[in-house]
Amino acid sequence: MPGGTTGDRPAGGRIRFRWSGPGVAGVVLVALMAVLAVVGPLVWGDTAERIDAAAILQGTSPEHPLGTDNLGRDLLARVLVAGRFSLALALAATLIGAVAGTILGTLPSVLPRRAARLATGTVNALVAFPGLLLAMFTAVVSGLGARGAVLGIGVAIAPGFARLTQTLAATVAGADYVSAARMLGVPRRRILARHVLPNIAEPLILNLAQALGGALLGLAGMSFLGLGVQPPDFDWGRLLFDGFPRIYVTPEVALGPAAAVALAGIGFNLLGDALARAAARTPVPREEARTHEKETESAPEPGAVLEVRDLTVTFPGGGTPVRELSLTVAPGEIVGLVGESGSGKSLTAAAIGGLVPYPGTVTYGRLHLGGRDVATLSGKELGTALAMVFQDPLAALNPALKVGGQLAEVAVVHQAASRAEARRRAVDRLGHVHLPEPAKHAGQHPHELSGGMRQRAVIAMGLMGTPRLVVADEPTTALDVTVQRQILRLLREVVAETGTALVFISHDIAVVGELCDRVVVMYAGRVVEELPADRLATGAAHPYTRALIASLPDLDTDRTRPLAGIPGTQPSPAQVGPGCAFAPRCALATAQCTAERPELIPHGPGQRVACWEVS
Ligand SMILES: Nc1ncnc2c1ncn2[C@@H]1O[C@H](COP(=O)(O)OP(=O)(O)OP(=O)(O)O)[C@@H](O)[C@H]1O
Repeated sequence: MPGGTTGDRPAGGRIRFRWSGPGVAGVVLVALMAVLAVVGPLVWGDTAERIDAAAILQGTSPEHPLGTDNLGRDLLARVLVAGRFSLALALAATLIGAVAGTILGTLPSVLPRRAARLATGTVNALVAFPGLLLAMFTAVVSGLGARGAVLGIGVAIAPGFARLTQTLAATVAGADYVSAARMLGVPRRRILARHVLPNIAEPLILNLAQALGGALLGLAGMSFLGLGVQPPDFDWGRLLFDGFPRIYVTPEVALGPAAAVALAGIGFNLLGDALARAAARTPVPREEARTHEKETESAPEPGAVLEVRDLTVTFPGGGTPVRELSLTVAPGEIVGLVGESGSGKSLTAAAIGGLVPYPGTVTYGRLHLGGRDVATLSGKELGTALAMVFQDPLAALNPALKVGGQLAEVAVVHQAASRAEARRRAVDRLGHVHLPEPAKHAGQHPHELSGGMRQRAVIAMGLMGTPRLVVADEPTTALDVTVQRQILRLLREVVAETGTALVFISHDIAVVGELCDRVVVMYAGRVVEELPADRLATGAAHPYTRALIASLPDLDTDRTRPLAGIPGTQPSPAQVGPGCAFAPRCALATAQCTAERPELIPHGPGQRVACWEVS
């Protein structure tokens, strides 16, 4: 992606650094500092210590580019040698600060309530206290010298880490899995060790790089004030301290150590910043999502509402959950996308709507909505042409806003309607989806509506525009059976009345068979069969489709026995092999099935199957 962010987080949780200008500069500077720390004393150690009575307090000369000190020692060599000591001290101070801060920050999570409050108050007070004063106070109390300075800077860094730990721990503490552990009576210390710390370790570690830059500057400051490293030892701060009185006569003697401190500080900060951005979990906005078009040879399908060719979704480190998927939907058609959990149905829907979360990569040969490439549609055009209905209507509605207001917003934003007109339209749409007393419910918040009413409201929201396509991803899964039926009826009605096309995603092949005109069966990210819905019962050809149908209970099913399932499990996106992904679970599989993937080929009217055993 050109420009953009500096890193991304693949699904596996491993941070992947993405190269960008500041990130590269940070890496280069830090690498240079590391090399300097290793080789500096070995290469220039002797020169840095060589006393030359004939060259005392000199300025720049060909032999001494940064001049000499009061014993005639070469200052360039001393700056290069001081790198190791300066970085080692900064590392020690950072580790002290990080460990002390993390312990302090986790105390509120493990201590009883009163002690926890005291710990929180202490952290707040320390954060408010000026860091340099804290460092100087600690350094003076613990004795002048490198040890005191390191301790002082460590103490100054600790409150920042404590605050970060506290905030991160509080965020994780609100997670469902922590609540579940609490409900199960897991002791606090164990919750902290098992659930909280592992989930906050990464940002804390990332913060180390920036803290290291700060420590380096802090230690240089301490030495510069005479509170840090004492002769005969020297770090960059000490060299700055020694050179400062000569700054008006021979400024180069102070410039060398100052430049070294500045470059190292900038390097660590840039690196820390790049790493922190790499770890950020923010999904990419549509225009930033890494979407690439592949060349496609086939001509566009005339009149199709949706035309998808070779759609592939990949997550770095997480495999390819959608593979070369092709799908065409005609106006007014209801197409069911069916498959087991994890087969890639939702990601297909997300890719159509440009909603694949970062750092997913979407590639396609063609992705046309209403004959236009979705990449060329503005957000407003896409929002008007496509409506998405998700499984959890409560999550799709803002709990802080009234239902009518949310619907009206669509008309205000997309259709430039006046507030009054938008509201009138919202009530009208709510009535259209058979929400009883639409005017009353428009004035209510989502939590005041039942699950079925909320899903109607979400569908009504989609109908505020004039969508050419509605993508409904498991819209009835969270609802009880009676309400499910009502919503299915409503969707059918919406399609019949508005002429919109519908892609209906479900794991329930019975529902899909009942509602849809055409069924597309997905397995491990690929379409394995596509057929008219009325041929499902008698004409399904792929062993997976047949197994899905066979696993459905009917009136003759013996309800005292477990439901017939499909033995084995679907492979994860990263485990899919070269052959047919269903082969390990298929009773008909041959050696060819494991070795080679069958293409999707025509099999009867309106039907295509990807199976070696079907001909
Ligand atoms: N953000 C993500 N990062 C990495 N992998 C993901 C991400 N979202 C989904 N996946 C993986 O992609 C695969 C397909 O997921 P998807 O949600 O599309 O399946 P699905 O068929 O809709 O299943 P379900 O019916 O459970 O929603 C799964 O293996 C899932 O783990």
